Amino acid sequence: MCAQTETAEIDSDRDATTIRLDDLTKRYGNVTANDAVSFSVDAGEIFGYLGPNGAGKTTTIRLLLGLIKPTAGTADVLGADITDRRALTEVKADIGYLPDSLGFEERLTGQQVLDYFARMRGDERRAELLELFHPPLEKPVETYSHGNKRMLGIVQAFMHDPELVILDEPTSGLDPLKQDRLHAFLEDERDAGKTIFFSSHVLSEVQRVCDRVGIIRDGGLVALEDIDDLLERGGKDVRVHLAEPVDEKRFTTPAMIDVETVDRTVRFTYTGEANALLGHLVRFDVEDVEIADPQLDDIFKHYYGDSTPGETG
Ligand SMILES: Nc1ncnc2c1ncn2[C@@H]1O[C@H](COP(=O)(O)OP(=O)(O)OP(=O)(O)O)[C@@H](O)[C@H]1O
Repeated sequence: MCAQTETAEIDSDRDATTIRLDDLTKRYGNVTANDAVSFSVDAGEIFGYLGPNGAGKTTTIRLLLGLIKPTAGTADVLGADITDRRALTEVKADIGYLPDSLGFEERLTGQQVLDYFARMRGDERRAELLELFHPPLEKPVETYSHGNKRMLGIVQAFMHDPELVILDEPTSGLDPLKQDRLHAFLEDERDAGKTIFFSSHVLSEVQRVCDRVGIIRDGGLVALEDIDDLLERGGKDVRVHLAEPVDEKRFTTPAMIDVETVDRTVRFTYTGEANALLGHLVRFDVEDVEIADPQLDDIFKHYYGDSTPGETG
């Protein structure tokens, strides 16, 4: 390979990576909120950062924005080292941020809050965003519902048309219709080339909108995968309805996990070959079989054990 091609490849790799974390670590006393976390987020993807309460998601986000300092490790965002204040300030015009709690001066009206951010960074997309997410602009923010605060925050995060948007639990407090609207909007932004990093403890939304997912637990990254691979590796969700009750031990093979039997129905996650499953089932008096893609919730159980999201931490 000639030197020129090599340089071009390095440049395109740099362009393709919007966020890169390298052993990023943050300790608070004896709590390790982020423990040597490493991954990268590519330009033009929706990256889901998934984990239960207290897992360390907000800590990572605050580190990436330079709001807190790492104890060890490094990261860069849009090419700026997060510990280089000047470099980070330069790229901030290209970053939108929805914090977990908004920190707006609550006596100001929504309009005044947006005017404040507009003076700092611009607001060329304000009108378009207000058509989609309409917080009550004339009222003081202190009178807003949680959902309306979220809507105002979303308008604020996107209105200067940034290249990268970092959203901390953006759908918390939004009703299902508004969640759907946000998800559709995020997909449109991604299709227009924007990079979206969002944290969530809601598996179904990550499954629905993300291209890749990083799963964090107790400060450590436990999985980093394409959503499709994660679903594939999670096996198939199978329900077998039998003519007669069956001895679960006789029915179960090593490729079946999380087996549950209720009356004449056996439900399990199947991780083996389809032919082997069909060969096995013909030995039983089967009335019906349902085979579906697994829900991320089920896959999540494999990473988190028995605790469901929100119960750990
Ligand atoms: N300023 C702080 N001082 C001490 N401990 C902190 C501080 N901030 C976070 N922690 C601890 O670090 C760990 C990770 O917290 P973090 O807020 O990053 O988790 P999270 O995944 O964002 O949780 P949630 O979904 O509840 O917002 C928790 O144990 C938390 O108590």
